[in-house]
Amino acid sequence: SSAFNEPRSVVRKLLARTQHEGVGAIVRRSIGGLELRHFDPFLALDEFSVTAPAGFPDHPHRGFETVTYMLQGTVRHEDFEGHKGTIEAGDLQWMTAGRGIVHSEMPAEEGTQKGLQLWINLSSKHKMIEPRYQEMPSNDIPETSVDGVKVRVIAGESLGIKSPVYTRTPTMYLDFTLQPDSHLQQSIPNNWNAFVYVLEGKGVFGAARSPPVAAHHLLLLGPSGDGLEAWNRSPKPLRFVLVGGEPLREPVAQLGPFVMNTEEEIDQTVEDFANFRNGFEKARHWQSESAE
Ligand SMILES: Nc1ccc(F)c(C(=O)c2c[nH]c3ncc(Cl)cc23)c1F
Ligand SMILES: [Fe+3]
Repeated sequence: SSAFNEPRSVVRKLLARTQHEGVGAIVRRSIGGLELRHFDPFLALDEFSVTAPAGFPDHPHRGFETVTYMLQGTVRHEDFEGHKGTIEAGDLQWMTAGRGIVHSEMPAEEGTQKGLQLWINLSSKHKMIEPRYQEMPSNDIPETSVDGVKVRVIAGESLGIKSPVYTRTPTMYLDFTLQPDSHLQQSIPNNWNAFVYVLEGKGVFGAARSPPVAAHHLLLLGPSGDGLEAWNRSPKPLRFVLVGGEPLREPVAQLGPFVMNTEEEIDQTVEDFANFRNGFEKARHWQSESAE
């Protein structure tokens, strides 16, 4: 592993505020909201909370990937190809929408389902690839603990373990839990954009004397330095995700769940979806069971 001399600094802190999404669902949208439209290659980070009968009924995606990581409860997903299943607490669904997916994502049990959904942009050369899924049950997600620091490696590598997830847009996605009085140094590839999103507890990030940061806050890390340095100086566990990705440096043209490079490609996408073409063929006669 590379030497860790200088931590990246925290250049911006955002509180993710709640907003409505889907039908009756609540999301705390940090990236993708009005304050931070994009953070290349990331298009959105939603901390979602949904209780039946609310949910995310039939909707399309084109041109990017959705990474759903369940924190509590279960979401049932099904798509227009007949691919269906459940994502339980701790499970991961890495969906490469590519040229087109139409699916629904609905609560699968009583109570409140919570999780994170990260949207990762695809490069222009990959926007129209065949859709594909990489799905991992919680037990298959590599996990290890060292000196009070536990990591679950969703993508990339940390503390000597690696995830098998293939990241078409090079990405790291690490779920850390720091016990009180523990300390972390995690390297981040040079020139990758990286952020922290705090889930539970309070943590100190970047400089040792920084004020603690609480849950639902997004911290953008600066470009220079070797990686993230974090401390838990509180009496309770600190849980956060560290996400990093190689910037695509391409123009972004977005209309909700359609993300291309030009307005013309967005117009074409709207046409394709309306006329069931170029990857949306199966949407013509499909409705999810939840819609019936
Ligand atoms: N209408 C509309 C339009 C576009 C969408 F992407 C969605 C949507 O599905 C979600 C947006 N955030 C999310 N977080 C978690 C989950 Cl499981 C789903 C979503 C949606 F519902
Ligand atoms: Fe979706």
